[in-house]
Amino acid sequence: MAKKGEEEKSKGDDVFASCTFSSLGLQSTLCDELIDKMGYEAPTIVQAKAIPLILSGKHVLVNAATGTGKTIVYLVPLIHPLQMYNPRIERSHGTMALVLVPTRELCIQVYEILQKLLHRFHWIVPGFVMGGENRSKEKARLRKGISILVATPGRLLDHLKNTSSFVHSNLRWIIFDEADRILELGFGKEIEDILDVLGSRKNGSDDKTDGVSKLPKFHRQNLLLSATLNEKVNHLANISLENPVLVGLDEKKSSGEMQKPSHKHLGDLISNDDIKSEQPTLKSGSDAGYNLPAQLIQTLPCGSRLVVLLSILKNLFQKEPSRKIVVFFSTCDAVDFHYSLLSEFQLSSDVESGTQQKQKFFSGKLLCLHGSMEQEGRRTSFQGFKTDRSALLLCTDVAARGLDFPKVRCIIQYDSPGDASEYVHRVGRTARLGERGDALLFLQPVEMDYLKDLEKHGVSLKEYPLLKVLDSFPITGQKPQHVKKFVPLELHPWVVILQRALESFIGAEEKMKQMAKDAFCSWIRAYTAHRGDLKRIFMVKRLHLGHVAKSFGLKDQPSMVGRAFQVKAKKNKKDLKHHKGPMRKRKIWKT
Ligand SMILES: Nc1ncnc2c1ncn2[C@@H]1O[C@H](COP(=O)(O)OP(=O)(O)OP(=O)(O)O)[C@@H](O)[C@H]1O
Repeated sequence: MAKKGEEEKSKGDDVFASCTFSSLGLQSTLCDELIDKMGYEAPTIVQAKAIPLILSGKHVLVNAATGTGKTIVYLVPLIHPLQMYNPRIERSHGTMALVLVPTRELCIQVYEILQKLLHRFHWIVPGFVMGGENRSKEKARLRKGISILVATPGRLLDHLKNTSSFVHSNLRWIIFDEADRILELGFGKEIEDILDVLGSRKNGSDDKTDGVSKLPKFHRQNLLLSATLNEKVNHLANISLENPVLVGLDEKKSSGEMQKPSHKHLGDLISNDDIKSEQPTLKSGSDAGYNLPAQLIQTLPCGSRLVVLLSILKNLFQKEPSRKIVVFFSTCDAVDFHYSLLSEFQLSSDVESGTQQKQKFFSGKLLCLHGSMEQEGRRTSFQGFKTDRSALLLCTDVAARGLDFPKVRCIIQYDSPGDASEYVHRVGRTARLGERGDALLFLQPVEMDYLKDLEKHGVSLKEYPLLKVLDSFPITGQKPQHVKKFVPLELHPWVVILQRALESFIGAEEKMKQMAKDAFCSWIRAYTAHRGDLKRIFMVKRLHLGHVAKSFGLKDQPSMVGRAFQVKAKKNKKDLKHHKGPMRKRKIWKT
């Protein structure tokens, strides 16, 4: 067995390059900033490969695993030339670099990293514009001048059209972070409009003058980054990148050799300008180029899902109170319901007789994050989960991309993700930069074909030891007898008792019951909205709706809940009819 020191070393070998930041051609103050302010000792492998290429002025497409430091890959090569301009750049030059990101949280995260990196370069001003923020305040900041602007596409387009004082004539870089997600969220039209206004790969300036001071000659340079690529990114790459170079991991699938980042011209990799061959891949075990979480699966009948989720969460926090866990749900309603349930549900320590005083079932810190929350709540949850040492975050896919929460130990995918790339990004919230982490996927027996889909992308999962967890709960104040393995899960005494307690708790509270019904309805809608090949796997008609209702703690027959669903669906249709103005083509449920 490898000793601890050796393990650490090999972990480092997988992630970090054996060179220094200064050897990449970066200016010494910037290197000091990375080492002293950020606490980075050496570049990661992808940073070592990509930074020199970006510094050379090439258009680059970066495709590297989650948590490998891609944010630094694109921010540092912007700051390096900007801080060297002589005379210094001024706010009146307007925006010189634009970073486009898919979500508000990622926007704030990138802005905060920029603030740190620019600590010693106070004349380079970072800023952000994004949905949910005050437009007038943003206008005022743009009027003063923001040198490096981080933005979500919709709000950026709004300012490009309506904020005349927004100077972008000196724009030298456009960066698309999580490019595939920006497009998946339905921002394709906005991106095309943005590129129309800014010029897709316009070749910069010849002796730019802005009336204040001369800027040196520059060429437009665009960068595209993601851990996963798809054919939509191909289109974006074609319209925004010029002779791009791909920096990514070598695909050595057959040999199982260690993956190392390589760089190639897109043409070397892809025939007919097509990047479809770069399917998202996720390698597990020792042949992975980067450390990945241990990947586990729990197969279980739908009706027991809720009990099992709650039991696993309680068991994990009991075993190690100081830990961070993220649970992914498919809809905002599901997050709200489970958040309220976990916040309020109480259980007697003698669950069978219910004679003992009731205690909160989950006593740890609980947070939620989804796209229908007020901006302030979103910000508080996001920042809270970043800084807390121990917490449980319930969220939708709004937290799946790019967010860098330190020390997350476990990812639970309670509702399955869409395609394999979403799986990759969700599990990528743990095991970042060589840290340890586990990922657990819940599947129903009728959904097992999803595993085949994941296997095609190199993902294989091991069964989670659930029975041990269920056996660990005391039922009559003592540990239960070991339950014989052939007892079906739904008949396990702990499962029966906890399900009953949940149903009576939810049934007794009108508000809770309504939340459960709403969550049930939107869950069904999300289930029917799976796309492409996944439609064959996730089929509502193969589900037992009574069992689905049970997984929301509802005793009602599905027809009753179904009626409520129909009334709500009708209301939604009516609301949509009355909605005036352009509607973006989006997923029918909001994340
Ligand atoms: N050279 C480095 N040394 C040590 N830590 C680093 C280095 N570069 C980046 N990091 C840290 O690694 C973590 C992951 O970085 P980052 O969020 O940029 O990854 P990513 O590749 O963009 O991930 P994702 O694909 O999930 O967005 C961050 O906490 C960051 O501070």
